[in-house]
Amino acid sequence: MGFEIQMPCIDFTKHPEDLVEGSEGWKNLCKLVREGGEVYGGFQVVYDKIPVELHEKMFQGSKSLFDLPLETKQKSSDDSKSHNGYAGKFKFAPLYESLTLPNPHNLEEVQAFTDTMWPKGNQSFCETVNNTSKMMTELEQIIRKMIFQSYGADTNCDSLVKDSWNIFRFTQYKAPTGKEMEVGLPAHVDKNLLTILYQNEEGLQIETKEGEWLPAVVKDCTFTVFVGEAFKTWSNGKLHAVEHQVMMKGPQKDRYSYGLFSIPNESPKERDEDDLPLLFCRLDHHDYDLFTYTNNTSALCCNCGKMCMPSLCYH
Ligand SMILES: O=C(O)CCC(=O)C(=O)O
Ligand SMILES: [Fe+2]
Repeated sequence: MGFEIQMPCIDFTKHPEDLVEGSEGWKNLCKLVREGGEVYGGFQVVYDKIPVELHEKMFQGSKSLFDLPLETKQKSSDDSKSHNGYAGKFKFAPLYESLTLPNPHNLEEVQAFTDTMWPKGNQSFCETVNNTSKMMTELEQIIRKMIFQSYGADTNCDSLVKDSWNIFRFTQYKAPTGKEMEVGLPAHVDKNLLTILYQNEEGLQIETKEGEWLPAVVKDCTFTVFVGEAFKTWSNGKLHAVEHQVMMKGPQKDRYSYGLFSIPNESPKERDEDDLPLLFCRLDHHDYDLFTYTNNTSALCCNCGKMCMPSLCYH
């Protein structure tokens, strides 16, 4: 892993056999991933199973998505479902807009989202998103498995991997017009298990435990991974839920990112064999919501004034 000036980066592509479960290479990666999760809570992974051309199509698709009229984008919000729809026009993040869809590996869900955005159809967008998210789900499951196994949780590993669902989020950050650095997305911690992001421009940073901000590099096949609060809870505080933010330098290109967020179906249970006292009470994941999962502005916390949940202030 490379440290200090940028986020740690773990290469999954050095030897193809490293991704064979149980191999020496796999065990070595398990250690690196666990260390990245415990020390930083955020790291990058080089993973080349998703072709660069597919990422290019995703960015083209993102651009045409955000170019749609605001009222069309707002149609993606469905009150009967959690974690979906349009978010943007926030006073505290004027450059930011996002669109979130649940269960992106499910073709019908992606088709419904696509049909709402493009009533005349956009089959290429629908297939591209569905395929990319399936492959990002595979990457998320590899990383999650590596962490579980590094804690010796092999036996219930499969059920832990299965006991979650995903959302997929497209985000656009408009380039600031002035030369000043501007906040794209204020510092926050994700609430879910793991976040896997891909981006076309720089700006994403994580905060180290020492309070230093480390940038994520933008490179082909390089994903950014964050540990969220649900995973920190599962690990009884061993994994670090990392604070991260997006800072936009102007005048530059608009920034696009897309990410897969895994969410536990139930409150994560700490490891049975762990004899440390529980540091966190069990969370009911459905009881709280991160601002980016919602399309309202109520996420400015009345306790700390920052972006977090008033009911679960973590600052
Ligand atoms: O756009 C990015 O790179 C970060 C997005 C993010 O942190 C989030 O949606 O929670
Ligand atoms: Fe985030």
